[in-house]
Amino acid sequence: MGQAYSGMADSLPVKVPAIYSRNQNVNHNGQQSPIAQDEKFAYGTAGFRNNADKLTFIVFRCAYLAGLRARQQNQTIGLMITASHNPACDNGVKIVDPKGDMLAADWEKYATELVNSTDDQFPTAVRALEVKVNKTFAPNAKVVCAIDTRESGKHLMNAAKAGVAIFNVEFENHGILTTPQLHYLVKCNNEPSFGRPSEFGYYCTLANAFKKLHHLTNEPEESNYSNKLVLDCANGVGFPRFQDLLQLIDERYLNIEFRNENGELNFGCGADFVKISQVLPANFNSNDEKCASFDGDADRLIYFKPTSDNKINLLDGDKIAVLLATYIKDQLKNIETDLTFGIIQTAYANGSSSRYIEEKLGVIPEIVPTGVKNLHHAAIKYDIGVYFEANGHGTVVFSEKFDEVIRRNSSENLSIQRLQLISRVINEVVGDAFADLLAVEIVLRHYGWSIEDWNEKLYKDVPNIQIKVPVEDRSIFKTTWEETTLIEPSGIQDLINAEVEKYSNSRAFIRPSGTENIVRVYAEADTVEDTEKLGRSLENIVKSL
Ligand SMILES: CC(=O)N[C@H]1[C@@H](OP(=O)(O)O)O[C@H](CO)[C@@H](O)[C@@H]1O
Ligand SMILES: [Mg+2]
Repeated sequence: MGQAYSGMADSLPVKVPAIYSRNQNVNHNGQQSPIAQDEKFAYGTAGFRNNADKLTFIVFRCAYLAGLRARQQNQTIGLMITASHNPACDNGVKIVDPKGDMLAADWEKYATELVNSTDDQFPTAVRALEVKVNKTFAPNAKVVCAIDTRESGKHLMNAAKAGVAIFNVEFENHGILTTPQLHYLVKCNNEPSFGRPSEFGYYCTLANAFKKLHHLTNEPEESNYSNKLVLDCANGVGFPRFQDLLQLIDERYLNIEFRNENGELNFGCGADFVKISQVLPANFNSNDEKCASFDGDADRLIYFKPTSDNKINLLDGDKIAVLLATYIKDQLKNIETDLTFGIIQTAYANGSSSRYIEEKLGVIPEIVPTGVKNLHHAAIKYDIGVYFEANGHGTVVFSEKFDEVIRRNSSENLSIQRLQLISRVINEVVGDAFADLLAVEIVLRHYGWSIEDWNEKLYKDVPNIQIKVPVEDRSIFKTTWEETTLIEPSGIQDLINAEVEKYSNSRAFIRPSGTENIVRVYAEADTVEDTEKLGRSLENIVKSL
């Protein structure tokens, strides 16, 4: 039971320790890093992200809000301190809602308002929110918090603890975890039937389902599958925590060679680096066979096969989505059901993948705006909803009806049993690099595929490029809902269209990032040269502004 404060909220003064004020904002090195009272921050695609020096007061205020949310819901709320694939000097904070999903949109607004208030306004802003949403009796209110491996993490964990303490909501420090592990803990705390709410419970669920499904998988006689994998950990939390998981899955099942274990986080390595630069990460070479990368907080996974001269064949989130969807659809063929099946992508999905999904899998992919919450919300409309961002973040979600028809079915039918188990290997709460890796390995073994087979047998990516263009103010860029057309600054879209028309089978768009102070350029065309030219011409359009 939590010890949530249960009296009238406004009977307590809102006390902010000076080190957590904008005025002082003491950083992890014990130095003051004052924030101008009028400097603005926004709750972006994945919460607040910035240089770690700026985050102390933000985490404190966000943690207070997480406590309030916990009280309003009378449930456990999560607070994850990470800046994922961003540089080691950055950090970030996001709030996780009771089902383990992203914070509700109206609360994102509260978060932005609270963080943007001045030191003088903060106590009043807190009061106003309290009056609006506080529940006076919330015995189950709790905030669970975790950090990634960044140097600033421990200090920010202390700021979080202090923020949650404003109204004495119960606080649990879970130390260094991956982002998906924290999401999973939140869900299990609120729905104990879903799983044990502990780090060990998470490992057991994944490992047990993986091993059982391994036994129910018949590797074809002429198999090219190998259980050897070279794993780029981005020098992040993926290394220690995946090792913990592998304590329960021995080398007969998976033979992992770890690379990039303890160096500078995300520097020249990691899923984001490999996806965007499309070259080998640090410490890999062309003799390596099947390779994969996690990002800094291990919620993204991509695979790659070194070719020559530092280059790679990339198997990104789209390839993972199609692989998992193919497996699930093949199992469904052996069962009579009317379960609905959907695949969700964003504008960054490779055009070939969307065509393949439509033509070969017979599913029209749904395209939604960037950001996991958009994909997740679209996916839960289906009984089986596969969603992946091209960058390797994604999962599969399953409905109540799936529970009824598949999970609670005691049939001996092998396909039903496989679906039961794959749905447990996959972390349906949120995209999870560990769970996705286990699922991919099971499916590759099922089809007897090497990484080359996987790359060649489904579809071939059209050449594509992503360019990050630093800008002073990304808020001047406004797009349509599906993000492929620029509405502002006016006139720019016409310039983009004129460039796209110069190349055959091309597609390109410009969109402001929600996590970095950059504008992203994306381009596809028939050849690598044309793709590069098209991408650079859009980059120049942005630079000329
Ligand atoms: C093109 C791209 O990869 N964008 C990423 C990136 O968002 P941006 O808003 O594009 O910066 O970070 C998000 C959070 O990790 C992730 O959900 C998203 O897919
Ligand atoms: Mg991440």
